[in-house]
Amino acid sequence: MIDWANKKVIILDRDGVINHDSDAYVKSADEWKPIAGSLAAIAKLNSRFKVAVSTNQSGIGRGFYDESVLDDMHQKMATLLSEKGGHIDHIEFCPHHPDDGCDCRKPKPTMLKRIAEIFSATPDEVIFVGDSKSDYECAENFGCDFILVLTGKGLKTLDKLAGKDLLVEKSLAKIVEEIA
Ligand SMILES: O=P(O)(O)OC[C@@H](O)[C@H]1O[C@@H](OP(=O)(O)O)[C@@H](O)[C@@H](O)[C@@H]1O
Ligand SMILES: [Mg+2]
Ligand SMILES: [Zn+2]
Repeated sequence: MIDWANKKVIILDRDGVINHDSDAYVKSADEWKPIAGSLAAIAKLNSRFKVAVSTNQSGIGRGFYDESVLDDMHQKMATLLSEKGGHIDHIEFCPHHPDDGCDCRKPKPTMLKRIAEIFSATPDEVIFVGDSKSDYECAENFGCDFILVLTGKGLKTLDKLAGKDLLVEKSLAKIVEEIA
């Protein structure tokens, strides 16, 4: 069970949690499309938590798009969110190719650590919401609670994590409904 009263920061994976993911990568602002209910859910979370994003963006390292295009995606996310009365307090992203051996790519906990430091939160005051196995492993490596959502790659991840003691919810919107 999650002790929501003790949580200061909710960190969201991006692709497959906030917006629809694609096996061909989300390569432009045009391709960035919010999952139904996710933006309104973030607006509700804003009243109780700092809301941050931790996202692997290896599409940059793979040369599919660059950081200015990523900024365009995040500007679109901010604009659509503000129309719902919501905002993201901080975004951490890893632009590297998996072969770069960087220190920030999930499942390494570096991005979660940075976010927790920014908001002076200990790992037990943080919850991470993701759709992939590397998100689960990242939360394990950081030592915070994790919720797997079944949007994006979540259903496939559920199979990969069979047998693990796991909190699972249909979507980010469902999580927010449950804690209202
Ligand atoms: O879910 P987050 O972390 O927000 O972003 C995931 C994306 O960066 C991409 O990550 C890739 O994994 P590789 O980075 O190629 O292993 C693939 O899974 C893509 O389908 C996906 O769009
Ligand atoms: Mg994801
Ligand atoms: Zn990195």
